[in-house]
Amino acid sequence: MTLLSVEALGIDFGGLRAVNDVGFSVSPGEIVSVIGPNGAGKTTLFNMISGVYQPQRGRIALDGQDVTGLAPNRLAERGLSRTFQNLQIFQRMSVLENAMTGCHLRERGPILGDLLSLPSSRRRSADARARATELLERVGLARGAEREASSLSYGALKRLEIARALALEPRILLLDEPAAGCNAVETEEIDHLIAEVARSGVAILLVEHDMKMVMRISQHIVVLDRGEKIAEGAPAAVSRDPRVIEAYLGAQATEAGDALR
Ligand SMILES: Nc1ncnc2c1ncn2[C@@H]1O[C@H](COP(=O)(O)OP(=O)(O)OP(=O)(O)O)[C@@H](O)[C@H]1O
Repeated sequence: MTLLSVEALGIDFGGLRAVNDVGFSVSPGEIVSVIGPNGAGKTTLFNMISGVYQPQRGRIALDGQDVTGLAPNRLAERGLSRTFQNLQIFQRMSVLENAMTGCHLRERGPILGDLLSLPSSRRRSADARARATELLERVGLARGAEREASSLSYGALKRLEIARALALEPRILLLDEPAAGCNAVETEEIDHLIAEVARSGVAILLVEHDMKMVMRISQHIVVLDRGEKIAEGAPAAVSRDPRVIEAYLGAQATEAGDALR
């Protein structure tokens, strides 16, 4: 069963074919990673799928329904949410409040009701707090939820960002470099979290430079080079694929050595 289907997607920036004719699919509960050397088009592909960029070519479908070019909030309503490479956390707010912002996005009510503090909006707020607490438990941040977010370690902030994306109750979660800047322990915690989310039935689409992590947790890998898909398949097959090795060797010999060993 396919949840997300990407067909012949493409976009140019001036004369540059940043992404061209890229297609793949993701099933519920599956972890699919997009890899490729720097400038391969991974982030651009993500931005098209999550509605940040309008594709110039191709089609994106969620559950068989065409969602090409829909704005991020419309996609979120249909069950697609994402995190960003650069943290989008409100550092001066508490951990709990950060998680609650995700819940409020989902449970939008009339602003007037909130301003007048009507019983319905107070109830919504209590629901959001309970839901946010559950999410923090899930990502291992329930203890000290009243702390200011700025006091968290980098890895914990990354998990908080995932909690906030989960508040939208997505069916597919796009993670843009969730382990970037994390140490080995933090990366492993994020690893486990992603695997747990996938086990709950949420599809995961991942862009990540940490190849060890990608090889460990992905069921399927899509490889881009210079905007084109050059390979896809199971981790073991992809890491042996001569085109993939060459793409990495052409880009960065050391990265290739690390990545594909
Ligand atoms: N907004 C933009 N305007 C013009 N060119 C862009 C824009 N965004 C990306 N590009 C170009 O498109 C190509 C693909 O970039 P993209 O950031 O998608 O690659 P990437 O695989 O995510 O790279 P990295 O691993 O370094 O993050 C690059 O040549 C980049 O310079």
